[in-house]
Amino acid sequence: MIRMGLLKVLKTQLLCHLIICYVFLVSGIIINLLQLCTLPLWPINKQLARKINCRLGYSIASQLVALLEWWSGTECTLYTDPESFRLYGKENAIVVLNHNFEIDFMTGWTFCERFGVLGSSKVLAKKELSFVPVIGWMWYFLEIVFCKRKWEEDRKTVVQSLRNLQDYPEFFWFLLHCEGTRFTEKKHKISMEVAEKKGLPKLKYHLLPRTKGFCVTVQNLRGKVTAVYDSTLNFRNNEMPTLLGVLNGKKYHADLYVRRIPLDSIPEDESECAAWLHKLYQEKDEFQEHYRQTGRFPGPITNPPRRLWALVNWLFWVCVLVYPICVLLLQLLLSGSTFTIVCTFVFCLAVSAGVRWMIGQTEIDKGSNYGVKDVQMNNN
Ligand SMILES: CCCCC/C=C\C/C=C\CCCCCCCC(=O)SCCNC(=O)CCNC(=O)[C@H](O)C(C)(C)COP(=O)(O)OP(=O)(O)OC[C@H]1O[C@@H](n2cnc3c(N)ncnc32)[C@H](O)[C@@H]1OP(=O)(O)O
Ligand SMILES: CCCCCCCCCCCCCCCCCC(=O)OC[C@@H](O)COP(=O)(O)O
Repeated sequence: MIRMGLLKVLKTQLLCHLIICYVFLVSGIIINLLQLCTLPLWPINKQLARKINCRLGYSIASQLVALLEWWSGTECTLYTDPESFRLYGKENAIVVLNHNFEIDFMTGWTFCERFGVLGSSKVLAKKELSFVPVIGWMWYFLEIVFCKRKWEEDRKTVVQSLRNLQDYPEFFWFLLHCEGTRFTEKKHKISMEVAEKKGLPKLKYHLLPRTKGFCVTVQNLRGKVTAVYDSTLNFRNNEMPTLLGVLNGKKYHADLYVRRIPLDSIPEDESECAAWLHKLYQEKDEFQEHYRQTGRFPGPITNPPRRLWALVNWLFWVCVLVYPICVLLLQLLLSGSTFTIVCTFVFCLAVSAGVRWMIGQTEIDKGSNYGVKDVQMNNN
C-alpha cells in the first residue's frame, strides 16, 4: 500500500518528468538522424528503406505508448466482434476515428502497438504537425500524408501521397479524423448550422464530417486496403485525459468500439461515398449515445493484452541516455565556472520550454480555428 502511494507521488515529480522528456527528445533526435541516414538507400532499395524506417518510427512512437500503458497504467478496452479481431494487424485498413480527446493519438497508437502495426501506422495529418520536432520529422520518413485543410491546395499532394502507398511493404492502418479538427462546443454549434443548411440530420457528439479526404482515400487505396475500421473512442466516467495527466501518472480508462466494414461495400461514386460517410457518422453518434446511457459500447469485449516491446524499447533508451547526462551535469557542477553553470541552466530552461510547446500541440484549448474561421469567411 505504502509502496503504491510512494510510486504515485514519484510519478508527479518534476525531476521524473524532466528525465522522461529528456530521454524522449534525445532518443528522438538520434532516431531522426538515423532516418536521415536512410535517404541514400531510397533510390537503391526503397522497400528496405521503408522497413528500416518503420522500425525506427516504432522506437519513437512506442515511448508514448509505454508512457500511457506502463507509466500511467491507462486501461485500453476494445469492443469488437471476434471474427474481425482475427484480421486486425493482418491487413491494410482505413481507420475512421472521432476526434474529441487530447490523447486520442496516443490511444490509437496503443492499439496499433498491440496489433503490430505501430511503426507503419499512417494518418492524414494537418501540415502544422510536420514541424513538430521528433514526431513531425519522423513522419516525413514514414510517408505520412499532410494536408493544409484547403482542398484546392491539398487535392494534388494528397492524391499523390496516397498513390505512393500502393506498394507499401508492411501492413498499415491509415487514420482519418474526418471531422478535421477536435470537438469543441463552439465548433459543434457552427458545424450543426452547416448540417442544417445541407439538410443533414444533426449530430450530438460529432462535428459534421468532411467527406473529400475520406472519398479520395478510399478511391486511391482501393486494391491495397481491404477494410474500413469504423472506430469510436470514449473514456469512462467522463474522463477528459491530457498528456500532462498521463505524464503525472494519472490512470485513465479508454473504451474503443471497432466495426470492420469491407472496403468493397463502400460506393465508388463520390457523392454516394460522401452520403455513406454522413450515414456512418449518424451511426457513430448513436454508439456514443448508447455509451452515455449504459457506460459501454455494444458488442463483446475482445481485449488484446499490452506487450512488453514498448517497455523494453523505453528502458533501453533510459539506460543508454540517463548515465551520460548525470556524468555531464556532475562535471559541469564540479567545473566551478558560474558562466558554464548559468549557460547550462538557461539551455535546460529553453529545452523545457520547447517540450512544453510540443505538449501544447496536443491541447484542445490551444487548437486551431479550423471549422470556425472558414464558415465565418463563407458567410462574409
Ligand atoms: C483503431 C485505433 C486507431 C488506429 C490509429 C491508426 C493510426 C495512428 C496514426 C497516427 C496517430 C497520430 C495521430 C495524429 C493525428 C493528427 C490528425 C490531424 O491532424 S486531423 C486534421 C487533419 N486531417 C483532416 O482534416 C482529415 C479530414 N479532413 C478531410 O478529409 C478534408 O476533406 C480535407 C482533405 C482536409 C479538405 O478539407 P477542406 O476543409 O478544405 O475541404 P472539404 O471539402 O472537405 O470541406 C468543406 C466541406 O465541409 C463542409 N463543412 C462541414 N463543416 C464545416 C464547417 N464547420 N465549416 C465549413 N465547412 C464545413 C462544407 O460545407 C463543405 O461541404 P461540401 O463538400 O459539400 O462543399
Ligand atoms: C515518453 C514520452 C515523453 C513525452 C514528452 C513530451 C512529448 C511531446 C509529444 C508531442 C507530440 C506531438 C504530436 C502531436 C499529435 C497531436 C495530434 C492532434 O491531436 O492534432 C490535432 C489535430 O488533429 C487537429 O488540430 P486542431 O484543428 O484541433 O487544432
